[in-house]
Amino acid sequence: MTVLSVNVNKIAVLRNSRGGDEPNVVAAAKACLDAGAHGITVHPRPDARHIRSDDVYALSELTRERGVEFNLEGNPFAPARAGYPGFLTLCQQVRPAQATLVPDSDAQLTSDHGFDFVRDANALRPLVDALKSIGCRVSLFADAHTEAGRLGINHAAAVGADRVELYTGPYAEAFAAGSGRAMAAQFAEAARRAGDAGLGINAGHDLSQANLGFFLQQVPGVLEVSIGHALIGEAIYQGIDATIDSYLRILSR
Ligand SMILES: CC(=O)[C@@H](O)[C@H](O)COP(=O)(O)O
Ligand SMILES: NCC(=O)COP(=O)(O)O
Repeated sequence: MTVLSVNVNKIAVLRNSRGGDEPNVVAAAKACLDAGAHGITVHPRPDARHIRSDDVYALSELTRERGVEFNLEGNPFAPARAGYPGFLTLCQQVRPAQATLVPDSDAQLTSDHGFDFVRDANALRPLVDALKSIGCRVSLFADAHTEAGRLGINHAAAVGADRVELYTGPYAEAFAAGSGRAMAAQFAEAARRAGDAGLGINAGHDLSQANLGFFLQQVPGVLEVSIGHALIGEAIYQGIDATIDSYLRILSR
């Protein structure tokens, strides 16, 4: 069955909007795990717009105590700055079960593309080695909606990654516009390439209760989905327990 890792970035967005400690990120993560989520994801941004390093340390403790996967996402090329020690250092400090490398910048509203593996292969290789040497599974954010992205997946295997995370933003957009089937076929091809190259397959970005089931039906073999934005929004209407339960039902179909 596909594993559900809940991304709690959005809890930190709310918390930071008032400067206090509510809603509490660790309490929210506990609620997600109590409801049956399999793991927790965060994507601390160097500008600390939501998750901060102290959240990463606290969530690392929680997930270790609970024996569940902690998936830490970030750009390994972004320089350290006050309050953000850099992605590799953060991983060395907390040793997450999975490190997901994402090529984003401060200027981006959110993650919106995967790596250019041909261009970035030499820079990625030592980082992947360093992360694996501290026991992290390494996943690389990858485009499936472009031919270059799909062809580049073989290079992700060549730099030593364990998995790719297929960037599902374009799928979510196509699904909403009624053209999900054609787009999902491109993701299925990317997944097949990843599988042939010996890579495990994760998926994430803008997945929701509306579009997840069809995605998993069309793209076999997805090991993990990380979902935050839609899930936290849905929980406002449905409550966290019912929302997680709905996702678990979709995953077990
Ligand atoms: C890699 C990815 O798709 C997620 O981490 C997503 O980018 C969430 O990040 P934000 O919550 O900062 O939008
Ligand atoms: N890796 C994707 C993720 O963690 C969550 O993305 P989103 O559901 O917030 O778009």
